[in-house]
This record gives sequence, C-alpha cells and structure tokens, in this order.
Amino acid sequence: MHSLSTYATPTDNDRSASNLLRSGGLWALAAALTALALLPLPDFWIIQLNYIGIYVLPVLGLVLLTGVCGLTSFGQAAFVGVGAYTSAYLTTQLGLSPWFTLWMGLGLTTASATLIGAITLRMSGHYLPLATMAWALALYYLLGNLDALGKYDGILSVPGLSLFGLDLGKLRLFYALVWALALLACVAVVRLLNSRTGRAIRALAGGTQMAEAMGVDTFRYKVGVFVLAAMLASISGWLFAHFQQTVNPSPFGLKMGIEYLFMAVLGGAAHVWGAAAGAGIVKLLEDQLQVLLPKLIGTSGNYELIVFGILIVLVLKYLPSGLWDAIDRRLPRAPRKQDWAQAPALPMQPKPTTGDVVLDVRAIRKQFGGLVAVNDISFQIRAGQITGLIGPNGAGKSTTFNLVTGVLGLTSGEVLFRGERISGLPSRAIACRGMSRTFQHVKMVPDMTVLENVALGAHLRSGKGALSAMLHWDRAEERQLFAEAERQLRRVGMGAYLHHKAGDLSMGPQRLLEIARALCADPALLLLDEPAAGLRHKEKQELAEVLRTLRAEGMAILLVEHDMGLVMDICDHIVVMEFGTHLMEGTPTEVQQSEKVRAAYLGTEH
Ligand SMILES: Nc1ncnc2c1ncn2[C@@H]1O[C@H](COP(=O)(O)OP(=O)(O)OP(=O)(O)O)[C@@H](O)[C@H]1O
Repeated sequence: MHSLSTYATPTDNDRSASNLLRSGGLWALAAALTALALLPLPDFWIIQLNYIGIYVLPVLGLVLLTGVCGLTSFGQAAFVGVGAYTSAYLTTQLGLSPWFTLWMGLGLTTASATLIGAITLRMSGHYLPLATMAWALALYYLLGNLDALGKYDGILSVPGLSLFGLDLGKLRLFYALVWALALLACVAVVRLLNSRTGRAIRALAGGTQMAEAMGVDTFRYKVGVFVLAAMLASISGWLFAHFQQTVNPSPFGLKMGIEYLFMAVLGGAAHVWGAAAGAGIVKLLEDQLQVLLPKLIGTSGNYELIVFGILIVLVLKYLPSGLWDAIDRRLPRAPRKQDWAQAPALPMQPKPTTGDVVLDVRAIRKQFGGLVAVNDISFQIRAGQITGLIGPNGAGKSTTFNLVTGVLGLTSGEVLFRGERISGLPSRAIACRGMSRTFQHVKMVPDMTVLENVALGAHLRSGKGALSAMLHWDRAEERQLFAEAERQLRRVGMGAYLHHKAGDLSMGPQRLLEIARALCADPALLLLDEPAAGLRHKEKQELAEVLRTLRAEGMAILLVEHDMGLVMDICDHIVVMEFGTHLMEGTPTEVQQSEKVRAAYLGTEH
C-alpha cells in the first residue's frame, strides 16, 4: 500500500519553518498593529484602521458561514444593526453600562439568529440567499420606522466607551480595543475550525449526506454557525455604535450586507485571515476611490460602486478563492504535530460474536412514483462475514443500500440492526448504533488532511463543542481522536498518507480513506458502496486484503460491487438482485453456477 504514495513526507525542518510562518503571521500582524498605533500617524488613518477592525468581525462571520459552510448570507449587516441598536437604545434610554448592553445585544442577536436560522437554513440553492435578503430588508425598514428608535434619523448621543475611568473614546485606545477583539475572534475561529466541531462544520459545504452518515446533526450545526456569525456581527455593531456615538439604519441595510460579502469573497471567503485582508482592502479602496474618482470624472457620485462591480467580476474570474488563498497556497504546509502517542483509546462499543445476525432486512420496498426500485427484498448479514450485493445496472443495489443506512425512507418493510428496529431513523441515529458506510462517489473534505478527514469518522465517540475548541479545552480529546484516526489509517495501510491533503489523493487512497473513516466510528457493520470502482488491479488486491483482515477481526461487511472478480474472491455470501427483486442468494460458487444469474447479466430470458 505504501507504494501508492507519490508524496514526500515533510521533514522536521519543513514543519518548524512552516509553523513559524503561520503562527508567526499572527504575531507579526499584532506587532504591526501595535507599531502603527505608536507611529505618529494622522488621526484619519487610525479612524480608518478602527473601521477596518470593526468590519473584520462580521466578515469573519461570513468566512465561517459562506466560505466554510457554503451558506450565502446577505443579511450579516442586519445583525450588526441588532448589536448596535440594542446597545445604543439601552445606554441612551435606560442609562445602562455599554459593558452590560454588549451582552444584552449578544442575547438578542442569539435569539433572533436562532429563530431566523431555524426558518431559513432549511432552504437550499438560491432560496437561502434570497431569504437572507428578505429579512435584511425587513429589519432595515423596521429600524427606520420605529418611533422608539428615532426612525431614519436613528439614535444620537450614544455614550463612548470607558473602562476603569479610562476613556476608550480616544482614537488610539479604541483602536487597541477594536483590534484586540478582532484578533481574539480570528484566533478563536482558527481554533474552532481546527477541532472536532470545526471538522464537522467543514464537512457541511460538500452536502449533508456524508456528515450525517458520520453522526453530525447537520441542521443543528448550520444554525450554530449562523448564530456564531451573527454574534460576531453583533459585537461589531456594539463597537460601531459606541465609536460613532450615533446609529441610524443606513449602515445595517442590504447594501452593507452585500459589501460584507464582497469583503469576504475578495479577501478569501474560506480563510480566517482573508476576512482581515478583505475588510482592509475594501475600506481603503473605497475611501481612496471616493476622493479620486470624482476628481477624474469631474462630477460627484457613487462611482466607486462601479469599480467594485468590475473588481468583483475580475476576482471571481481570476481568483475565485480570494486574495488570501493565493498567498496561503504558496505558504509551506506543516503536518500536524504528532503529540498523541500516549493518548488513551476512545471508548468502544461491545461487538457481536462471529456468526451473529447483525443486519436483518425484512421485505423492504421502495417506490419512486410508479417505479418499484426495491421490491420486497430480504436478506441477513452476519458478523465475521462479507456479504456481496450484486446485480446488473439499475437492479436497485444503491437504493437498498440507502434504505438500510437511512438515507432514503422505506415504502414498506423493516430493517433490524443487532435486533433493534432502525427503519425510519435518520442516518446519524443509525450511525450512532454502529453502522458505518462509504460512498459510491467518494465524499470527503478535500481541503482537510487525510488524518482530519478520518478523525471526522469518530465524531460520535467524542463530545467537545465549539467553546471548548476556542478555549483549547479539547486538546486531550483531540489527541484521542487523532490517535484513533492514525490507528485506522495504519489498519488499512494508509500510514504514509496521514498529513496529505485529501483532495490530492488518487482514487485508490481516497477509497481507503473512506474505509478508515468508517472504521473510526467503531462499527459492527461496514457498508461499502462500490469500493473498487476506479481502482487499479494492484489497488483492488490491496483492498481485498484489507477486507479479509477486517473480516478476520469479526467485522460484518456488506459489499455492493460490480467487480465480479473481487466479489467472488472475497465474499462468503452473495445476494443477487434484478429489476428491484431478489433473484437468488448463496455462496460465490452457487451464484457463479446459477443459470438465472448468468441470464440476468447477459440480458437473456430466464
Ligand atoms: N431518487 C430516485 N428517483 C427515481 N428513481 C430512482 C431514484 N433512485 C433510483 N431510481 C431508480 O431505481 C432503480 C434502481 O436504481 P439503483 O441506483 O438503486 O440501481 P443500482 O443497482 O445501484 O444501479 P448501478 O449499479 O448502476 O448503480 C433505477 O431504475 C433508478 O433509475
């Protein structure tokens, strides 16, 4: 299996150079920001930098929401408005401390984002962005029409911030506060993305099927990310209100929502540091263009919007992943520091004894309109056996597979897993009971390493959440997860690939990655959907060896496969389907000798 490797394993020197560059980048940014504050810069530039810092927070939210999760939102500015207005209103009307109203703003944002997210995030495709536009507009008009909030004039005389008698309204102190919060948020998001929760979040962009099969409650995670993005926006709104000391609806409307999205896309929507790059470039460019363009053209107007329009088209065409991505790709990539050698093993479920019935499929049926794709199919799978499910194209194998794993609902019949009825359960609930699968078309997170992808398989065997990740309270569990991921990768002969980017693998290692990820879930039943598709002869032999080893260890395996050589070579029992019906079942020899099976494959009458 090692012969498959076409990559050089990074050395310790690469690792330290890369770590220095990457973690050093944060310190370099912090040092540059401090130096800027100490330099005798005109106030104008400090004000600009304050605005950039304020914009970094909502854009960072969009990086999570849009760049990482693939959920496009034009409504981020509305949550900036919720934070700004809550604090402006409560400090001016009730005389509350801004340090208290920050939390009230966050509370209101959390409640409204949870409600809006729960309603809109069920939508997909272009409906979701349209829905975000709708509630962004609704909030804008609400703010502009409420008497209590001063209608379109807004709220004036919002107090500045002070801390222990220190007036944070002074430009350079406010600058320190804004950028301390912005950098803290960036570090928190970096930590989040590099955690159990982060890996689940990163899996969402490729659709929900794989993440659900790993036990991730994808809808809950989407709402969670939406709320987190809104909270970052709310903090930005709080800063904005107390920096400007006045609020009105304009900066929280749809136009600003589009501008935040533009900052994220330009900077690099999938990169945390892209948020800072995007916010900085757009703000500085906007200001310079507002001065330059009227001079060039000879009349005043919002001409910078035309330049931005052209710029976004060019960026989408030539740098679709944003400016930061172009830089990031040139930085050396350091492998994760292997600090899990001593980590205790993750808890394991008790396993069935060899020969026990693990899966009992009873007369399952699936109709798609008038088409009966699976027609009252029954079979059993036992521990320590490889059961093949074969049949010509369109026989109903994948549909059967999806019915068993909970991806599709049954029209009738039932499925028992280890004696428990699982029909009707969602796939994550089935995964939780010890059934794990691979996909006909490999599903993984291409930007994550092989190790990270495989660690996702143990999602249900761990439990640390977003806050633990941000505070680094999840390190012990992370070590356990990576120890398990490495163990499973070595089990399938992928020990040489731990730190490779999954998207760079060829088909053979990709399929083994999926098997290792499925094994990471500690399953009693492994379902493999065409694992040999696209593999070379040697890779197939290696796959067969892996499956034999798993069988010897007592694993129950269901194999849907077209490669008859492989099926006949490794299966103990074979179920044959044709036109959705159960044609026959038996040992490989019985199946090979069956006239009915030959006729089914040759397309003759039987
Ligand atoms: N979502 C769907 N809606 C309508 N028909 C479907 C759907 N999914 C599958 N079918 C139909 O059900 C039948 C069985 O398809 P299925 O993909 O399960 O076959 P298969 O044996 O896995 O085929 P292959 O080996 O080509 O993957 C086919 O006629 C297919 O067109």
